[in-house]
Amino acid sequence: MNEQPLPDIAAQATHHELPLDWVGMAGIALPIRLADAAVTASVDIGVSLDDAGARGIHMSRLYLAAQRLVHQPLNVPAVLQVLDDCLSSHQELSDSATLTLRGEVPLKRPALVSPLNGWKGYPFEVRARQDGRGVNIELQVEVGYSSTCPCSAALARQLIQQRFAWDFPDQQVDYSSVLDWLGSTQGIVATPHSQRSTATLQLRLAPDCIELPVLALIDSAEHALGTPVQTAVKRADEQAFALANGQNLMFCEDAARRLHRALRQLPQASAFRLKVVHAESLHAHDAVAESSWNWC
Ligand SMILES: Nc1nc2c(ncn2[C@@H]2O[C@H](COP(=O)(O)OP(=O)(O)OP(=O)(O)O)[C@@H](O)[C@H]2O)c(=O)[nH]1
Repeated sequence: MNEQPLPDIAAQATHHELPLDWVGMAGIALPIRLADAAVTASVDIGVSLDDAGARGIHMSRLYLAAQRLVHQPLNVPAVLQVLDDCLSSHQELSDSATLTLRGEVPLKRPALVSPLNGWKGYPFEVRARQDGRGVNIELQVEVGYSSTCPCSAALARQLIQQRFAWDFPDQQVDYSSVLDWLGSTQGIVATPHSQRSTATLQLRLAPDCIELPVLALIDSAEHALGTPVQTAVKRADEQAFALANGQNLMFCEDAARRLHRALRQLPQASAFRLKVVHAESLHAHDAVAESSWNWC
């Protein structure tokens, strides 16, 4: 090790006095635990530089503060501790600290009918900030689902009716002939378009929250939509999925309203905003809807 004192440039005064909104590090790789799963999160951590004359902050202190989270369950007390470390290690320099973790949490999900299950990755982001006004923590998750267009379904039904009238011109129709016809390709002459869709749900946590409600948020969203994308699928599961889609025809507006109602029931939320994106197979562009409650 070098025996000489090391130059400390950050401790010098700057010739360009100016406070800075945010200084820190972005993209630190950190193994954490979230919703009982091991996750490698990408972490941004920083503070404001309110001392206009100070040259720099102490990056290493922020890095060490984030290390507290390694292999630990990510919850509100852990996040608060890191923010507190950031501020207490930057007294005189900084009035606010922020911590952001993003990654993908793998959750085991059962098949609809068969006894199978599989893993689904849910992108998440946790954003926390502490400043003179207090603490704000937000949890964001992305949920993938299928949406079948209700208008397209109605148009397809009309074509099926027309085909029926064509194939059975007599008013008196034979039951077994109709049954056979319903099981043939003529019986389903048109199909509605459906698309893989994404809901991005952003919750501001209520002040009494201890745990990050990752599972509660995802479960409530998937239940409200009724058509979450599946993992392991046998034909029985695929048939159940077809039924779920048929029973949950959705414009993007319908999906946004369903999710809004579901999120209003979550006691862990003091505010939220949400966005749904239907990657239309009808168009080369997306159908998008947004909603919020108590968000400012
Ligand atoms: N402030 C700042 N530091 C940087 C930057 N890029 C690299 N660093 C380095 O980050 C390292 C850690 O900084 P400090 O936390 O101040 O390190 P230290 O002085 O050994 O630690 P303390 O004694 O706790 O202050 C230093 O070697 C800096 O040169 C930058 O853009 N800004």
